[in-house]
Amino acid sequence: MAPSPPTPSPFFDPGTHSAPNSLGIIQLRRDHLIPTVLSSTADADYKEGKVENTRFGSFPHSTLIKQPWGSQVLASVVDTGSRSSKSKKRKRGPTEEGRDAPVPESSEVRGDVVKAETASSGFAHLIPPSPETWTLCLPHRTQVVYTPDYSYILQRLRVRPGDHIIEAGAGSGSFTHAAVRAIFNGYPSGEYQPNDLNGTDYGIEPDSAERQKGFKQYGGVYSFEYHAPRAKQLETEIEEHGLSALVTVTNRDVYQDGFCLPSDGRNDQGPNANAIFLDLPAPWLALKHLARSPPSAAVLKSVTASSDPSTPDAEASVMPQLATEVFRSPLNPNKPVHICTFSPCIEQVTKTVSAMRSLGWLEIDMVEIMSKRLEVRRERIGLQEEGLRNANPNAATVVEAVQRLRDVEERAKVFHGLQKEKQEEVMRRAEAKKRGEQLLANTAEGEERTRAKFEGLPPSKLDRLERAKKDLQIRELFKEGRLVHRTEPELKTHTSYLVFATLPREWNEADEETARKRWG
Ligand SMILES: C[S@@+](CC[C@H](N)C(=O)[O-])C[C@H]1O[C@@H](n2cnc3c(N)ncnc32)[C@H](O)[C@@H]1O
Repeated sequence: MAPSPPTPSPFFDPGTHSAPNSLGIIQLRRDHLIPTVLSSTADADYKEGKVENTRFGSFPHSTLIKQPWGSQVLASVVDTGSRSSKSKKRKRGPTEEGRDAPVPESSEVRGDVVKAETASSGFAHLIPPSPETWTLCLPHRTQVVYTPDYSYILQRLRVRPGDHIIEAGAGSGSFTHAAVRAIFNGYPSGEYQPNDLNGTDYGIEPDSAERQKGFKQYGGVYSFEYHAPRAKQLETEIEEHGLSALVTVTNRDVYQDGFCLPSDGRNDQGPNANAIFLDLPAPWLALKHLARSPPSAAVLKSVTASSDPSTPDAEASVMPQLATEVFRSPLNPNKPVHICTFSPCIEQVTKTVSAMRSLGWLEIDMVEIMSKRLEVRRERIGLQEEGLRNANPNAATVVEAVQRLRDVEERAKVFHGLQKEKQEEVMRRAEAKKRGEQLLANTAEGEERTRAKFEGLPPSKLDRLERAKKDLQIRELFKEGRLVHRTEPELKTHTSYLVFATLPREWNEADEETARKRWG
């Protein structure tokens, strides 16, 4: 059993400020996030310690640590050219033997972190890790389940603190992080108890001896992944995120070997799951292992038959773990079990639904999630917006439009009059030249006359832009305009079909009798 962390995972309780050696997320844009474990120690590459170099500037970790979450952090001046490790390698000089000599160890390698100098531009926001932010920045090893899907799935599976959830395949761990937050009701070692969840005993039979003894079932996620490097990587991430006491990652082919875990002190009861999420290429092949009692030979034959030549027909009868004498169910015997399968095409859905029917699953239901993002913003329209960003500078009303037309016409009239005068003047001068007369240039007088003609007229475009810029200093743009919400122009299309079903708990004469006694 993995030891519980002394402090809760930042995914459950990130505290108010960022701390060294814990995960922080640098948000450059809404959809551009960079995860990093914050480090306060010296770094071989930079004098400022560990640095995140982004397209919006460089962010030494010393400027990110002990900041309130959500802070805007300004970029720093970091010499990424001469100080980076790559350039150091290039900076080797020849020795007497004619070979390259390494550059002497610099102060940062010896342990001094130099205070970073703020850059003239560039900033980012520092935000705490959460399943949602992790989904947006995790290292992709497979396609992942996104927030709109997993939030819907977890509520349809009725996952609550203290529940046990089976997940296969675990892939990049996007769903795993959302699931572990949903089941969290404290660490099994009892070191950290969320205040509002103390004493919950979900999953325990009413009137059971365990309940009377005040036994509390702690939540758990049981993740299965077939691909060994992916399983290993997920295990490492789970450890780094302080979640290993709650998530059991198993490298296994679940079609073949099912979901029961060896008894190792931690998993005495197997997963004892009451919720299941299957994100597998052929979920119907895993369903035979998710039964309360061993399926009959006929059922096994029907649920493992496959028309897809790339999917081997599992020889159910030769799977030893499905033999009646040794069969162990990974399901919680005292609760109904809710399942969701995630499939990209309808053919997979059909096979899954027919296997579910054969195996006694009820309330089978399919949902397709078509998520759309709503953009909420302030819409500023009007001539006062001319030259400003993120606004519509057209006339907001007919009165405004007519007034602008009048202004333009008035200025145009004067302008055309002046043009005519200028042309006449040019012609007059040309004729005078022909006659051999000498005319004196009179530019200053001409300019003065032009200025006088425009005096009192509506402002020119240049004047208007200058005035708009000046007004900007006193305007409160954030509360101006109409608050509008629109769907984003690009439509996010189909991700997958979700099949939901429920397997009721087994019920026998004794249960009926107990219920009659209890409820009358
Ligand atoms: C689409 S990915 C799952 C993504 C994951 N749900 C997430 O949110 O990050 C599907 C995973 O199923 C795994 N897989 C495929 N067949 C499997 C099997 N028989 N047993 C266990 N895992 C399997 C694949 O290796 C792959 O990593």
